[in-house]
Amino acid sequence: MSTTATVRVGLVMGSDSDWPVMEEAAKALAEFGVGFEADVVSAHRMPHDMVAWGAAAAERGLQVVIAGAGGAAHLPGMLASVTPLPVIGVPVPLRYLDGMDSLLSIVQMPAGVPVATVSIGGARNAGLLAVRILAAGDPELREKMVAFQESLRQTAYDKGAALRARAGRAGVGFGS
Ligand SMILES: Nc1c(C(=O)O)ncn1[C@@H]1O[C@H](COP(=O)(O)O)[C@@H](O)[C@H]1O
Repeated sequence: MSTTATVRVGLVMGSDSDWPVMEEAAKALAEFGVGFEADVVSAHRMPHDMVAWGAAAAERGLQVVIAGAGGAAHLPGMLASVTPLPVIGVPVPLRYLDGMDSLLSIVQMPAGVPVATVSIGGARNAGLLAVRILAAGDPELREKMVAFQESLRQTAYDKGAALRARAGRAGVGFGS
């Protein structure tokens, strides 16, 4: 998965062990042709580099940050405190506590420092949310998002048709 588009999204995570989860955000961005960079940035293990990365992100041309981390996941909140960019936090589930630790570390931000937190392991939605944020000021990207939403609707129609057939009972039936 590579992209030659202008880099607009910074996709960072506390460790390379988060990549199997975070890759879904990368895939969603690539689907929409949104350029991104991916890297390991850790608030706990490289605090000064983390602050430097966050402080420079907007000036480097990034427009949205997606930050994923597991366990005591302070990365998204700390990045949000040093950048004016929108930050989307992804709670990464680890072996213990099922990601609840990460979710609660990310979601309960103090007033004034927002992080848009997606579900545990919800990296695909983080990618899609980043696309929506960018699409608000980008008509071409917005058209792609509308087409994507239309495909979701068609998928739901198809599921309904399959279910009605399996159940052997006609329902109301939506769509074509
Ligand atoms: N939560 C954080 C932060 C941070 O928030 O700064 N840095 C690393 N980590 C997390 O530690 C977990 C284990 O990392 P390792 O697999 O490298 O031991 C990862 O899920 C990472 O996101």
